[in-house]
Amino acid sequence: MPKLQGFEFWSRTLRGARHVVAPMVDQSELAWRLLSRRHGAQLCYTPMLHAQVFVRDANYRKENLYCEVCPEDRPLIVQFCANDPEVFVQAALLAQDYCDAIDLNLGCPQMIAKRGHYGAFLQDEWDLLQRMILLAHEKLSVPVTCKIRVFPEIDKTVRYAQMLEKAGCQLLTVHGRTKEQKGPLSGAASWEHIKAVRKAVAIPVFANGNIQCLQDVERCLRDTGVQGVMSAELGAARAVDSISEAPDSLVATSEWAAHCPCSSQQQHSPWPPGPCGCGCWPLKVSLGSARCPPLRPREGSKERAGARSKRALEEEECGTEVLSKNKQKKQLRNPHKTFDPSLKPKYAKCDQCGNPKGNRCVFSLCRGCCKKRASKETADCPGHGLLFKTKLEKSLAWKEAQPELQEPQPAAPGTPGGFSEVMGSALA
Ligand SMILES: Cc1cc2nc3c(=O)[nH]c(=O)nc-3n(C[C@H](O)[C@H](O)[C@H](O)COP(=O)(O)O)c2cc1C
Repeated sequence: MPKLQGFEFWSRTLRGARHVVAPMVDQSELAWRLLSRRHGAQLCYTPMLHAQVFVRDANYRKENLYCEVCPEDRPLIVQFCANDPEVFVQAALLAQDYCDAIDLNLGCPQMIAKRGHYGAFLQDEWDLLQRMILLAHEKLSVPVTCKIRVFPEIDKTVRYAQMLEKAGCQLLTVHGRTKEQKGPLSGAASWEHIKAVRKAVAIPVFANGNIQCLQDVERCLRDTGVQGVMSAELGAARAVDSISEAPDSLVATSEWAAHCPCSSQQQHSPWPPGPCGCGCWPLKVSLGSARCPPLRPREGSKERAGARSKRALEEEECGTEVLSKNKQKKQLRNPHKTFDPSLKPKYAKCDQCGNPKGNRCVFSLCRGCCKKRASKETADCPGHGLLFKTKLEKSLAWKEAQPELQEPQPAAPGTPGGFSEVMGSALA
């Protein structure tokens, strides 16, 4: 069957989905998607997967996709971050049989995306993006879609969207915030930008941003003219609300919780961490917690104390104090921990590569460089526990002590056991 494109793809493969659950790292896994579908989601995205790791690591593929699908979880779009056309397409080829489309993440504004050079940090690399989408459009059996952020200028955003469409993108999700609008600077999403893109392209568009309640969904559809509305937090808030409203949801939520790693539950959990420290839902549900607050405070309200999501922590990276996600997590566990570089022990550097050198290395190198050198020169470095010279000497001494291992003296031609005699008897 030929690959469906644009509106046909949206209306037939995606069944005209209007209510869409956003891709969310650590959150939109299978269990969450199933729960969301029970609450009216018509299309879901996987969390963003890393294309390069997906290609390289069979376990990553298994854990994040191959063992994370089921027939009820369709239509489904798998999202990748990538910055290389070949790698993106290789990853997509490995994923395409498990989903209905492949999405390229061009919207992630986080520090980690800046470091990895993906997401919204590819926003200005139109030539690269064109090549990625063109190749994917040509090679994949499923459509390729993109999730973008806007530029401050509406006309540039429109040209950006048109460029992606021309390259072969079959559906565009527009998050109406710029790359800089994140964390405390998040602000409102611009539906004006989304509306302008909607008017300017001939492929379906989903709007994303500023959706805080069901009425917002209808308003957004009406004001922007988009085909669907994608939300990260509305879905979460609806599922959370439903716990106290319908016993059926409670069962569904418990099912989800039973299948969901604690880390993911904690991300969705509106409660601060409990005595177990993980804030997981079964605990809270069984404790009969009361109604839940919305997940993200509305604009202008104060940040909820306590359960700060991993994402919120990462978003803070754009502040002045730039700590990695792991360091922030360590600091949460131990508020007294300091990451002041001046207090860090100073390590002397390897003469060759600049990594910390072994304190007792005879060559003043790190272990890797020391191993190469000691092996090449058949030398010892007791500091690194490398004994090439000693081992060679031992093995020579042992060989000398074994007469049967001595090299046989070549037999004189014609003498019994000589080459010609052995070959002659073997051929006979
Ligand atoms: C916890 C979390 C994880 C996210 N992970 C992703 C992701 O993997 N890929 C992506 O494109 N966007 C990701 N986003 C962004 C959302 O998809 C969405 O664009 C953003 O939250 C704005 O939608 P909202 O206003 O409904 O929250 C994430 C958002 C949150 C809150």
